[in-house]
Amino acid sequence: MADVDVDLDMEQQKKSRKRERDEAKKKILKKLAIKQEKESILIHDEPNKKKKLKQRGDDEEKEAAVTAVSNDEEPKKKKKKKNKDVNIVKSKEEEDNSLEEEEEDNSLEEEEEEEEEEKGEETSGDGMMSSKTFESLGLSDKTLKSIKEFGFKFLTEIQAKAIPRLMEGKDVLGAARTGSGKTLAFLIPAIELLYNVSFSPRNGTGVIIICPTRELAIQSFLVAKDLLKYHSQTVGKVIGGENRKKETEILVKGVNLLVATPGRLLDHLQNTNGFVFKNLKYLVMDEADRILEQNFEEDLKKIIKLLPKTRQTSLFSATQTSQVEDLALVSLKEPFVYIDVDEGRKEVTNEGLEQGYCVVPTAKRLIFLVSFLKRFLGKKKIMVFFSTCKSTKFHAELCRYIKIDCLEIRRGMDQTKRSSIFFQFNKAETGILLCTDVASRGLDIPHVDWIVQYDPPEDAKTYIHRVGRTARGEGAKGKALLVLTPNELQFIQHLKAEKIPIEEHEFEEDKLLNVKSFLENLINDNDALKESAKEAYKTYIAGYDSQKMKNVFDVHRLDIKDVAATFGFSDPPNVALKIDRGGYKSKREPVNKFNRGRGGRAGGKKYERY
Ligand SMILES: Nc1ncnc2c1ncn2[C@@H]1O[C@H](COP(=O)(O)OP(=O)(O)OP(=O)(O)O)[C@@H](O)[C@H]1O
Repeated sequence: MADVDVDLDMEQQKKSRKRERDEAKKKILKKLAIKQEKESILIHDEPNKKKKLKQRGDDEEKEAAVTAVSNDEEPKKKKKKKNKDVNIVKSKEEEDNSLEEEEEDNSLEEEEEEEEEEKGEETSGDGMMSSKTFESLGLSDKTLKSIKEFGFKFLTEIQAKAIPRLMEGKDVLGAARTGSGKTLAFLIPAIELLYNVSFSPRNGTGVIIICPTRELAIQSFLVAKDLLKYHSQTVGKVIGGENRKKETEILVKGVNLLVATPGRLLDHLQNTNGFVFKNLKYLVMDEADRILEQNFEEDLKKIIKLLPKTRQTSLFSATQTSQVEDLALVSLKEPFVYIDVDEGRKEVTNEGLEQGYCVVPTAKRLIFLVSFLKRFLGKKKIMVFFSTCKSTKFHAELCRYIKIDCLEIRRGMDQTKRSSIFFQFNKAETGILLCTDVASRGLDIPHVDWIVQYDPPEDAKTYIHRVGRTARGEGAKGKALLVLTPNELQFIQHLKAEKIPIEEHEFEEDKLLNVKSFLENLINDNDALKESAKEAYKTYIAGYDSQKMKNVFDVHRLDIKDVAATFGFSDPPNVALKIDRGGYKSKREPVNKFNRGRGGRAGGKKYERY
């Protein structure tokens, strides 16, 4: 699989990535330390930790006072898991893994363990739950009653650490893995705050929650609504794609807790007369890194400028970026609390998640997908991720032609339809949802069995959010399958470097359905489907060209004929391909597989992926 050069290359990359990570971490802690409060390390009343923290030098204590708080449990020894029931792919024997890879992993782990010891801190355990009960928080009876109806008794770690601090009025920057209960961590203090100051509709909006996607906003709105069931305070949402006039009417009547997407919120802040936000007490930015990624940075700056300064603010996400740290510095007031419950964990994904990848030759990808979906149709609940809207649309159309019942969520769909599909899939026991990354963040869809990444994510962070749609909450289980072509295999090293445990499944060609000619004929004989396939093919390549990790996803290494085959064409269709010719070129693989004559420059414009 790998020659010596490549191994060395990977080792160097791994080391340099680790160095970068460490440096970034140090930078963040240093930056944050300027604005920190000393006692925030002792969020957890736990004798051992206090003792250990005491042992640290005074200087270090000052420096690292915003250090993440860790879980109570000792780190558990990880058992290697095997993925068993992929059927058309099977687990490879452990011996198949190269010795060098294992040695690399071990040395990385050892390095990390040493670092943890040096820091003199306990590392987090892998458990998501704390031993703290909701009753112990001193919440209002009304809120407690709702929580009881949810069936929750104990707080998750992020809730146990964030809620008390938020209820004290502190600003919080919170990081915790996907599905760990961040929504209640920011909503409970929000509701208690509104209740404690007896907010009423005539006071206008006291809390604003900003979410990056419409579906996530709807979901958070529904959780807030349930939590407010026994309260008199009002809740509402303003999200792109919905009826602006109706939203205005509700805002004017007085929405105490408002959930919003950034663009629509800014619109209302600037243009809606009678929208009272001068009494705002608390602003939450959920999935903060995603909000920034989606070119909402400008909107966010304007929103923050328009909102009252004397408010509480919190930022939450499963993954943090330096942009989020910068946003924290401008939007959180000093001193603020930095909580990272997963600091020190050996893995960044959830325990109940079995993760595998399968190396599938480009030309066989479509048949692999069809075979996989046919196998689990009507038996499992599956989300399949694609890189572009057009590709999602084409595959959904194709699936319906071949009696693979499926739903789709992507941009470019009417919002009412998008919402109804989201709810339909939410309620379904089994089913297939084809989607873009618009569905990768925050969505809490019950009992998803499989996350299939048919098109690779752009980085490890996106990978984490995608797989985070399954195995959510304490004890939950789920499976994730990443489909890679042989040229993309290096991506696995990036995932492993980010503490993502993933095992190879063997690609079993003999288990594929014999549908190649059938699919080709179907697509070529149906004008609408053929047109859709062409668009999908074109945007897949343009999307590939806009990938950030050019050394892994190199458009110039794609074999155009094979790519065409995976969209059902025996020969590449005659479409103009917009490819940046100046990209990274592999030393090992022949390039110039494209008919460059038909191509055009991407002009440096980032391709809109979903
Ligand atoms: N204290 C609790 N006890 C049991 N289940 C909980 C608790 N808090 C939240 N949950 C459940 O855990 C699931 C995940 O919660 P939530 O959606 O808030 O996760 P998240 O951390 O925001 O995830 P993501 O990063 O993907 O947005 C939900 O189904 C939620 O109802």
